[in-house]
Amino acid sequence: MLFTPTHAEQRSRAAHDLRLGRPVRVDGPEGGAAVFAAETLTEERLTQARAIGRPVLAITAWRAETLKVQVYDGDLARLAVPETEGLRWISGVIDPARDLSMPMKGPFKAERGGSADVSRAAISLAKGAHLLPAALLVPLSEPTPDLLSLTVEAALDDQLVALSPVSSARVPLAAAKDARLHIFREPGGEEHYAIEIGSPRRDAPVLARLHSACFTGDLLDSLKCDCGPQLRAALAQMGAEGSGILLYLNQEGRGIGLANKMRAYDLQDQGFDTVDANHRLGFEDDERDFRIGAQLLRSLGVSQVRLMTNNPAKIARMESCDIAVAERVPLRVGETPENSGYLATKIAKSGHLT
Ligand SMILES: Nc1nc2c(ncn2[C@@H]2O[C@H](COP(=O)(O)OP(=O)(O)OP(=O)(O)O)[C@@H](O)[C@H]2O)c(=O)[nH]1
Ligand SMILES: [Zn+2]
Repeated sequence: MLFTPTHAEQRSRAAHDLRLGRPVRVDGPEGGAAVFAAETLTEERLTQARAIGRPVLAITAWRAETLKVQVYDGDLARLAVPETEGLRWISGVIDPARDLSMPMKGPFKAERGGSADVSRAAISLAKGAHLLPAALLVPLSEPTPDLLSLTVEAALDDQLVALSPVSSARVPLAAAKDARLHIFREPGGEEHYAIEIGSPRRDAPVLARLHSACFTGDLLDSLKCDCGPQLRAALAQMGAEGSGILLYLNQEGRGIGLANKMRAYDLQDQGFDTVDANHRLGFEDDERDFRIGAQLLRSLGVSQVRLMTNNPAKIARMESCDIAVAERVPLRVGETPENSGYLATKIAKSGHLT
């Protein structure tokens, strides 16, 4: 067929529709469903959904654990939306903002039996749209020419899309006058940046840093995390050594997006740590894909690095993507009274190196 979209293109288009509040169609071996991101659902669309069939709300096992919902489907749970309930009920289930003020939400009864594949695909699409990881599904039997349609397989395909170099120019920095900024584009997705200091030799390990975007830390100098000082210290060390590559990966909030990160911060103000806050929202503690970093390094001709990090997951991922980590260069800077709990949690729960 002419112009058949790839799986990645379908996922990217689905993310746009879900953010618009539009449903997409997901088909699995046991049939198809209209899938709505629960976060962008409106009363009007819920009414339309109910006219087609019985809606089910799919949430992750992490969110289910907070709500004391029995999990029969491994990593997710499916809840029938009671006929007497509407958007307010849905928002109470998916959004932990009111967990403490509305503790008596349940009891909830999870569906069991049948395949949960379409629900799994739906949650994955909602995550890809940087929305809360929850979806409303209504079974479809009729053809739906107005809906973007994809298979479970396409929705769950996690093959990395090839990033293409777009443009590159000299940008003198305070930390290093001899710096170039390279822009890479993930088709239909984020752009990621590489800051190349000096002219690192490719036949020796390159001083490198995989930095994940942190609007609050990098730009606002937030005291809640160590990102800003880490960014500046990494560039300063590269400047002092005369060469290095800092990848600035647009994976805000460990991959959940800034809006969800602020939801997580709000939960942290209610006493939950950085890991538990992600879990209460329904996310893994880290949703980032470091394969992107390895791919960028490779396209810059780098195959061995001295990696500036305290995060063993970054090292493991480089190694599994054939980027040799010749040395781990610790990067411990910027501890404040406001972020000492956050840093301690990363050591205690996320295996961070001291
Ligand atoms: N979800 C969430 N993300 C956070 C929080 N605090 C900071 N972040 C994000 O965490 C990421 C920090 O990434 P990195 O600087 O790569 O830190 P790291 O994984 O600890 O690894 P190293 O710094 O290399 O040791 C950024 O994307 C921040 O936006 C938080 O409380 N919750
Ligand atoms: Zn940060």
